Amino acid sequence: MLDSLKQQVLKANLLLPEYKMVTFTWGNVSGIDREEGLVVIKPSGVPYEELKAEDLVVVSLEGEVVEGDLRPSSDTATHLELYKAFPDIGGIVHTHSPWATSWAQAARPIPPLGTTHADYYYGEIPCTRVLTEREIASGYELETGKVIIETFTNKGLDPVAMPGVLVSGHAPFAWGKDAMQAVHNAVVLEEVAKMALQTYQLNPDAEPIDQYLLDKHYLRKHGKNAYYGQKATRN
Ligand SMILES: O=C(CO)[C@@H](O)[C@H](O)COP(=O)(O)O
Repeated sequence: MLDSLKQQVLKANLLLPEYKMVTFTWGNVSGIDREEGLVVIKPSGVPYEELKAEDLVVVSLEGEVVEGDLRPSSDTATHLELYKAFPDIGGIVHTHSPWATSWAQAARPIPPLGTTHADYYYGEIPCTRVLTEREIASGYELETGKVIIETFTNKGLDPVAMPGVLVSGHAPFAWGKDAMQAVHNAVVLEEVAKMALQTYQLNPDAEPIDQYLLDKHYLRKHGKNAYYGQKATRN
């Protein structure tokens, strides 16, 4: 079942240790087949070096395990909430990449301080509010998905133009049109988190780039007039 999606999700999961986005079994990647309404996700607690396509778990959007002998990622409920709320995304990644996780633990959004950021994230990368004790008790992973959606709704953010978020006190989630683009966006999130922190070390008064430069860089890679590279593609 969903063999091609499983191969893509496996490949995307294996990129996390390759790009040093996770340690041990931290993090997870999933992909969705929108026609089938089924999600393929990493199994919980399986070391990446042992991970095989047949270990991946297929779940419905209601969280039912449709195929797989192993338990799905402990973050599955978060992934499913985001797939239900953000219809244009096809892959989601969660990491504990150290620089982005530091911003999440500090409960600070990442301002667009440079063009590297602007190439992928159209504005400040948001950080959610802290979950309440009651929310944590009622279902941490489900409520994590809900607080991400609440953040995007309150800020009027488009998840296609803003393919990532910092979960306060926890770590980042990123997404894209598929699992591979989700990992690409997660790697960029980690890079811009590192650059932003180092920028502030060099100049505590550093300011976000101007809107016209943000537009220039974001729109050169995204949207109908994108022109970057050999084949301009939509986000
Ligand atoms: O955020 C967390 C734990 O806080 C996750 O990243 C886990 O570290 C990975 O969980 P599994 O996907 O292996 O269940």
